[in-house]
Amino acid sequence: MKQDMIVILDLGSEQNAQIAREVRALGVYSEIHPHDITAQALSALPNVKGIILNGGPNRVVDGVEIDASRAVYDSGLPLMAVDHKGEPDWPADDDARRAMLSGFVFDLCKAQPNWNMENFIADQVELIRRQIGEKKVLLALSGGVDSSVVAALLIRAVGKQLTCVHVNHGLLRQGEPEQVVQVFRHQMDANLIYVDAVDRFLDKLAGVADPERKRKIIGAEFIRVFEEEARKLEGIDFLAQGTIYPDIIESGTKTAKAVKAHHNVGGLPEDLKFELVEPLKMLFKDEVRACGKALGLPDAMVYRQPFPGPGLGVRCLGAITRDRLEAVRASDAILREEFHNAGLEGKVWQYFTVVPDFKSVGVRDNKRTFDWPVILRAVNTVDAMTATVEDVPFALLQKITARITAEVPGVNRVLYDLTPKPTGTIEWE
Ligand SMILES: Nc1ncnc2c1ncn2[C@@H]1O[C@H](COP(=O)(O)OP(=O)(O)OP(=O)(O)O)[C@@H](O)[C@H]1O
Repeated sequence: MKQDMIVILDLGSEQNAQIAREVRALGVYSEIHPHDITAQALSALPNVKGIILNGGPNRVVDGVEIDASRAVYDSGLPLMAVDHKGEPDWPADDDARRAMLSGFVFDLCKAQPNWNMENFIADQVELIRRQIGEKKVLLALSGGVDSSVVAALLIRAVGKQLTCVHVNHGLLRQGEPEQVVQVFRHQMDANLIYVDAVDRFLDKLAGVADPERKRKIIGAEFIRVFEEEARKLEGIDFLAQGTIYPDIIESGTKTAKAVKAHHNVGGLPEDLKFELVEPLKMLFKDEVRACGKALGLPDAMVYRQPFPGPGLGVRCLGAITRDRLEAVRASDAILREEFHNAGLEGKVWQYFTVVPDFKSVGVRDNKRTFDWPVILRAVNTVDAMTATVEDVPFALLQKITARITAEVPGVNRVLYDLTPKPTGTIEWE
């Protein structure tokens, strides 16, 4: 790593990630480390130019106020401490914060603003080549942002030493499996194994109505399919994963409250343990997207809206049937197309359709129908903890309704979910 770095020490603040992002926004790389970092760990970090002691409400642990280790004060590096009696001492105003950070980072620490995607990619390519050498690496490629960007980075670094496995479990959105094949096999010339596991997943899920059981079955079956593919391959030493910085921050530093185990391909059996390659583990989501764009991935992949791990399976409510699953997929495609045409893509955080497992009476061509409703959902959120409902123009809702009832077989009604979170969650299952 050639870039200068500012270290943020977590002294119980809830704003570590935000400060790290704000420093990076100034063009200077930053990392968050625990408050009791050792002299050895600190000196192992490359090009550290200064340290921010970021205190906050969690600074008192078991009745004792925590402090940075001696090593930090002895390091001789410029320090900035930002809390006062356990209260964070940051200016609330964005410009004032930026001015304060910029004064510290540039005037005091003399850091160079050389954090950018070109340098990041060049560094990672070098590190990946050093780690992998002539050996082989495997990646489960969902087509989602994180694993796609990892794939693109590894293709740049080690080309055909990478094998990607894409599992089509039948729960992906319209066009997604095709896009994975098109982009990675045809455009990027990658080794891609495409596994058609649609029947396998849907057979396993038949008759299962409980959402938790559905999720478990999908997760377990995914591990099984991936494991089978991995066993067919010879001489693989490494497994690449799309771990990103929030996964690591959320799994907890010493004072962080929230602990969320990230759920990448961790469930593989003991004899299939690989050494991990995680080139994005220091990037925030927007940086992952910028990296993907710089590596030439299409916008549709890089700016894709969040999608649940179990895919459309949790939007086909209750026990999944193939025809109702197709109704979810087709209506979702129409909703996305109409939001795109209306310029709402990228403006609304997440939008999708849900098909419940009940029917209602309707009428079509003077005949009685008994068909499913489609529920539309469009929400905005900053942190996914709370969400508000998008104020979609009524004319657009009418247009989407007309298209779905005309084009999607088995559907005779369209509803718009007006519920914010709380009380509704973003997804229905
Ligand atoms: N259908 C699939 N085919 C291959 N790999 C998959 C598939 N679904 C999930 N994975 C693997 O499991 C990881 C975690 O999946 P999850 O659905 O939780 O997405 P994520 O953490 O948002 O990552 P991504 O953005 O890559 O989808 C993915 O990064 C990918 O490596």
